[in-house]
Amino acid sequence: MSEDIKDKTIRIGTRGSKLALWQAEETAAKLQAAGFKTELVIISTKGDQVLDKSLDKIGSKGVFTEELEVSLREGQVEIAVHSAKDVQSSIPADLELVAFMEREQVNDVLVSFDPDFKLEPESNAIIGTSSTRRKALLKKYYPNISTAESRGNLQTRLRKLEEKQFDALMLAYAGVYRMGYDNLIVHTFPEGQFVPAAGQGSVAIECARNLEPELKKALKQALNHTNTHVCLLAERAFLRTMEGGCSIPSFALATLTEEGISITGGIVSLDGKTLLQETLEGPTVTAEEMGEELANIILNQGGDEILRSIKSERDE
Ligand SMILES: NCc1[nH]cc(CCC(=O)O)c1CC(=O)O
Repeated sequence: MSEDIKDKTIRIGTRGSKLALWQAEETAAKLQAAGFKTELVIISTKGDQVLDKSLDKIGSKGVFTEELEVSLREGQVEIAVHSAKDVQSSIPADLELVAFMEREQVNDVLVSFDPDFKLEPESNAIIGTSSTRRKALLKKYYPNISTAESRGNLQTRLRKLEEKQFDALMLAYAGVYRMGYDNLIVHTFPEGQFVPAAGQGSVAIECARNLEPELKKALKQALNHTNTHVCLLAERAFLRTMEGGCSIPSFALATLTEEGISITGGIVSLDGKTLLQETLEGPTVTAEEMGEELANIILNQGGDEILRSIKSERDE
């Protein structure tokens, strides 16, 4: 790496939530280890500001990313750090995802302040979640459970849990673990049944497409995790082909196998009654094609119907 690039301070755009800051600091540490100076620039997004509406009502695109993308365009920051799950499936043409950082364990979990909380098949507990995917999968596998909205950052949600607005809170293990709340985990959902949202557990790094090529290359080298990257390419291709957005109960998880890559994905109707889920395996070089193919299989099996009915319900 040439000296002038190393001398440059990388300004890192991030949301201000504790999890976002953890992710940004992890990014900064990796960049510093590679010889860069770094600076965090905290930027608030619509998803942080509007807390009285569920995400699918705010609008599906870029709720947690838009303001960060503006700051990339305006040159206030060199990179923006996002939870990969929050990044829309197609990003604007003047921006690009330059790296995906090493993925954490992907499962959804339940956290509770009651260490004896048990999720029985007939459980009629109230579970806090605002995710359409989690709500629909809970309906499918735990029909007696009810759910309650729990928007806000992790700390806000834990306060609602403490106030007993629900019996347990359903979250991504990655965020719970990274915040140091894993001692509250009372249930881990198997990832084959509660398949995570595309990108869950990984951190995506975005930059302007016209950033100096040498700098881009150095950023990729310092931050990208190759195995995570190939899995995320498959999952994001699935998401793009489904044209889902974050408010659609679709899911996709790719993992590397001895021979190549395996991707499981699908969609579940909001009432939990129809679940479409398939798995494809193939060589890693076809990761994106496999994601697309899987989405087309799901759409043809009736996924298009599920999408249409969700969209028409929302537009009413
Ligand atoms: N939309 C919120 C969001 N975006 C990323 C995570 C968790 C951390 C991750 O998946 O990397 C969460 C919270 C949650 O789902 O519990």
